[in-house]
Amino acid sequence: MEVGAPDYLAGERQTAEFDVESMKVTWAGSRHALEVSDRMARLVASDPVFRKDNRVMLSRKELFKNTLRKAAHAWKRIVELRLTEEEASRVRFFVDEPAFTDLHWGMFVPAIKGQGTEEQQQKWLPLAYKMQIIGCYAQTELGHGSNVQGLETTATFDPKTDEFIIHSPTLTSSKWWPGGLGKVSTHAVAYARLIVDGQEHGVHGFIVQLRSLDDHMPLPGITVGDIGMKFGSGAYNSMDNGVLRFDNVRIPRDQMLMRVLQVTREGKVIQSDVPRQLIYGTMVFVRQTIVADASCALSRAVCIATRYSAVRRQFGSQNGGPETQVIDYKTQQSRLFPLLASAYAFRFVSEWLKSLYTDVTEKLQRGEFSTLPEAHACTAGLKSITTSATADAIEECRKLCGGHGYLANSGLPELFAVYVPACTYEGDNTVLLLQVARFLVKTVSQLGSGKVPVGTTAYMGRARHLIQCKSNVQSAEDWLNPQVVVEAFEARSLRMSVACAENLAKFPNPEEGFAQLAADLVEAAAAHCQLIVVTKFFEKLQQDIPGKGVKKQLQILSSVYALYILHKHLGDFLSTGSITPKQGALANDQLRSLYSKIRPNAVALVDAFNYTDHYLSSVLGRYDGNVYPTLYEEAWKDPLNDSVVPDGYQEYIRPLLKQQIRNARL
Ligand SMILES: CCCCCCCCCC/C=C\CCC/C=C/C(=O)SCCNC(=O)CCNC(=O)[C@H](O)C(C)(C)COP(=O)(O)OP(=O)(O)OC[C@H]1O[C@@H](n2cnc3c(N)ncnc32)[C@H](O)[C@@H]1OP(=O)(O)O
Ligand SMILES: Cc1cc2nc3c(=O)[nH]c(=O)nc-3n(C[C@H](O)[C@H](O)[C@H](O)COP(=O)(O)OP(=O)(O)OC[C@H]3O[C@@H](n4cnc5c(N)ncnc54)[C@H](O)[C@@H]3O)c2cc1C
Repeated sequence: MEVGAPDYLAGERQTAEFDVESMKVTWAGSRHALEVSDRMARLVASDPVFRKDNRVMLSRKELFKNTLRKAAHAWKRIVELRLTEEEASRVRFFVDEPAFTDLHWGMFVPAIKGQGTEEQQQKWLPLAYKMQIIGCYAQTELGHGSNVQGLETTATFDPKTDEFIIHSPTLTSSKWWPGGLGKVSTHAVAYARLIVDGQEHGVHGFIVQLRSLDDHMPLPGITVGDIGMKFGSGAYNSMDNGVLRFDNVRIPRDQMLMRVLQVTREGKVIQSDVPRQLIYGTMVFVRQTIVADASCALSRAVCIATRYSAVRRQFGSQNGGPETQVIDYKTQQSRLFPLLASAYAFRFVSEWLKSLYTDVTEKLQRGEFSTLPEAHACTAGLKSITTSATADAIEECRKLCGGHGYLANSGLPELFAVYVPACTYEGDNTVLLLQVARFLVKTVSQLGSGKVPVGTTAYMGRARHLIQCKSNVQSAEDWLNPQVVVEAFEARSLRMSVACAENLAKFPNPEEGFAQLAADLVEAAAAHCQLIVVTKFFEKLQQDIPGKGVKKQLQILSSVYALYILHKHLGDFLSTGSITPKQGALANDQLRSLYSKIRPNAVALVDAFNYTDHYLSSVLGRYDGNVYPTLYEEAWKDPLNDSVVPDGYQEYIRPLLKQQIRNARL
């Protein structure tokens, strides 16, 4: 905020019962992370090249060129200022524009790191790190995305020349969707069916050069372009999602990523001791980062809706006094505060997921693979439930802002358009929950075998208790006890998984049973993932959390998150007998009283996200709350207002009006 500028939300900030600066540290993860983030946010906000308030007005070509300009400028600043990897990634975050660089750093580099041999990493990574080559992740095809085993692109080994021939045999085998592919990438990690000596060996990744490093023209045998405009204006259209066809393109044998499976000069296929599923490892990595992205997108929408709800007044004036702030309506609170609590919940579960991922990666380096299935289930499941909830929440925040939420300059329409594909990319959310369900059913089926479930399924080891326990909640206060809440969530989740397993057992063919029961399985998987989020929030509170009143606020938010989920899925809790209707009603009573506790802290709780006005890019979410004059000024900047009488008046409006006058005279 400018020095000396009026703060229309100052009164809201004064009622906060906790130290906002300390909460900023907790949200950022550490004082160091906050400092870096704050510095990079200001660096980006103060640089005119990174202006983004005009994005939705630009044509696709202008938008794309501007994105290239921003990406090049960001890279120049990163090099000039010798920014660390952490600082550079914060710069990209605050530039806040989907670009080919997301896929280069987020998928191409991790694919080589995760699936390449040491030698391959040494050859390719230095080039990628210096951006002397730019890469994308080309897996999905026109005909297949979810079903990776169904991909049709082939990579046939030619022992005569020691090369692979990469080929697109059908229209549906055209690569379709990869970000950065359409217009920018010089290279791709392309996924194709490996064929050696007429035998198929599954889908593997191959580094393929697509464009000349001299003039950017496609290499012989490569057909490549952009797939066209996507949902919304601005939004994801800054990304060149692409189409790619290979016509018998030859690449050297050593460009197959060979950590999982090697093809020798003689055409011998050697499976290493690394599990085949590591070929999917890049997706596991990105799914984990997408959970953190969910907390960012959600907190951004909630920040806008909360500040605006405190500024906006409707009805309720008494004796000529001010009208009621809409944030004081209980309905507004019951729609908004659970989303605020969800933003914090997703933040902490993403912190935990990152540590799980790091731990599993270290184990994989040591040749320990036992935790891989759990890492896959957690990343897939949490990616699914957090992105679905966030997409819904952004739209809810738009509605919470009434009519003004529908204006582009509220920031919410573009945020929704840019965010909503997260429910599809990196795995369709339903398909991913089915993966979690497989994992849960397998865990349940092994319960009798003496195999003790560990990690996030450890609670299933107490199946005997959880299958018949009764919640002893007797008052609304009892719902503030994390143990009580967790037990209700565990009972619900276990009972749903067990019911699925029992129903599955009735089918002679398990795959047929799985297909028939898919809708129930998805619900059981979501229940398990919600339990993880609730548990990790409570576990966060076991840590030392410094700062006056910070822990207290987080306790309130954790209860709000848990009881909101319970209220929303009350049917599950009741039908599984995990709680009684009376206990469900008490949970709702508690929720109401928690909303009242959040109310005086709401604006401070969103200030703790530490977002600059540049990052938020929302008139409604301005830090100073100076909404109306800004809305008014912004309206006049619209190109339609460049002239008082619009283009087209002479051709289309005037003849109409004249026509009416003639008719009236007749
Ligand atoms: C430093 C700067 C950083 C900047 C950071 C910026 C980051 C920004 C990132 C960018 C963000 C957004 C951009 C979006 C880009 C989007 C990219 C994409 O969308 S890429 C394409 C993604 N595609 C998918 O996700 C496809 C989904 N489908 C699948 O994952 C699979 O096909 C699947 C799992 C659905 C089925 O596979 P398959 O049929 O082969 O397997 P089975 O079902 O038979 O299972 C076999 C067995 O394997 C287990 N399994 C499956 N997947 C995995 C895995 N990933 N890991 C481990 N194990 C796995 C499965 O559970 C089975 O186990 P079993 O014990 O046999 O039951
Ligand atoms: C913005 C964006 C960026 C992308 N970037 C990339 C990229 O960089 N690289 C890349 O390789 N790909 C990329 N993709 C592709 C993306 O990964 C796929 O679109 C995604 O994995 C979903 O696959 P699909 O399109 O085949 O959906 P489908 O599988 O065809 O899904 C269609 C419907 O069928 C349902 N369905 C499918 N299978 C099942 C099942 N077994 N059981 C029940 N229901 C099922 C789904 O739930 C969905 O409702 C991107 C996609 C988008 C939208």
